[in-house]
Amino acid sequence: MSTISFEPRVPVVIVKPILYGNTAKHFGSKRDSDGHTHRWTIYVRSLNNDDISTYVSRVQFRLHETYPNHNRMINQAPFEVEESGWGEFEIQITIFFLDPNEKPVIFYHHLKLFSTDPEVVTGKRPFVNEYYDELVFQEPS
Ligand SMILES: O=C(Nc1ccc(C(=O)N2CC(c3nccs3)C2)s1)[C@@H]1CCCN1
Repeated sequence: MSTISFEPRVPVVIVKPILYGNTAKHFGSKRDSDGHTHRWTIYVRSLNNDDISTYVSRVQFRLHETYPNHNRMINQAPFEVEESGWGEFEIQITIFFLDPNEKPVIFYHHLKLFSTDPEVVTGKRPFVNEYYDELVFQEPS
């Protein structure tokens, strides 16, 4: 008589390294029209430039409420927002996943525009302010 044995499903952990943060570039002078001084980009991307759209459905960037449409939802890669301004403030980043069983993940990033690095000040080097983190998934979810 044949017996059926059910192997226990050993959970598999999948780790996806990501970077989130901002770049910034000074206009060179204060813009007369609105007083803005910097162009900046806030972003979420994979550490190794692979396509995070294979598991990320959309990313929300909540800017300061003085920005029009300050809750920016980005529904496709690249998951980033480019804006301009004059100051630094906290941006809430929410990452939503394709897997409906995976809860969204929230990061907080303090937008940084100013640097004392002479090479950044002179524009010889771009200003990058980014952080490493990991999205961890358990299969089956
Ligand atoms: O700077 C700071 N908060 C800021 C909030 C918004 C900023 C900005 O740059 N904005 C461009 C402008 C726009 N209005 C309409 C369309 S865009 C809004 S700056 C704080 C204050 C002390 C230290 N940091």
